[in-house]
Amino acid sequence: MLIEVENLVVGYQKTPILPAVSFAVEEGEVWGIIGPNGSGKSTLLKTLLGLLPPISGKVKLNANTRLGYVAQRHALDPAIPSRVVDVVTGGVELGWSFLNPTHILKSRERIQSAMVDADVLKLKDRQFNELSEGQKQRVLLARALASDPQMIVLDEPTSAMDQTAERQVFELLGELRKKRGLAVLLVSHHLPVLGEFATHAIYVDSDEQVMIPGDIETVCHCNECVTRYGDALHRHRHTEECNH
Ligand SMILES: Nc1ncnc2c1ncn2[C@@H]1O[C@H](COP(=O)(O)OP(=O)(O)OP(=O)(O)O)[C@@H](O)[C@H]1O
Repeated sequence: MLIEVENLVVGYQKTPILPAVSFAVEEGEVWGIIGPNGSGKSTLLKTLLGLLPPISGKVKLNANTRLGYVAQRHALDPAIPSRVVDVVTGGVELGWSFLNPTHILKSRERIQSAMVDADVLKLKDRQFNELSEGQKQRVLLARALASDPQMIVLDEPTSAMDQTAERQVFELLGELRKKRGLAVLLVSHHLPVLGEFATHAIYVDSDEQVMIPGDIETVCHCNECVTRYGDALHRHRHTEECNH
């Protein structure tokens, strides 16, 4: 178990916005948080990451769990010109820790392997702000991978992307899951693609006051989700089958 959530209630200034939720994320699982705009997806994510205090309940992290976080892209100040390599390393000059050469070597190896795995090595000297949305997302993924996490948390990684770029991001996450045994937790608005790649989901809707966690089939077929999105998962799978 990487993260265990027990009767967690999220909200602001002591006021809950959603009912309590309990779930646990295991190694190699892909969890999608889905729901309408303003329903509480980012609030749940921030609470899981410890950026917001829970109103009540618990978020238990395994003591050895290393988390990587990819914030929404607009969280990066576009006015700051940065090379890709500086975004990945956080602009940290590795030379400062010259007293510990093993540490430098390991950091360099980790950064190199993160850039290879996220397929951004060839972009390393480009300006971050000049990249496409898909390329930017891969760079931010490399930055999160540089800390060698067991679980990666992404807030709307595919917003502002067309369907092809979105699919590529999900495929890359799928490869990382296989190669690194990485667990993934992400916010997404696109149920069909999520349904194809995720193993689990949490349906969040503050208007209806529901928070439904479970395996992807169960969540996508719950009444609340079908009422909101229709049977998008089933329709998508049917189309895929017809195309093959
Ligand atoms: N700092 C804050 N203080 C008080 N309320 C907030 C704060 N941030 C967000 N909210 C409110 O909490 C609710 C959930 O917002 P949240 O950003 O979690 O939704 P979301 O599902 O991530 O939305 P979107 O899909 O549009 O990104 C909204 O009603 C929002 O106005």
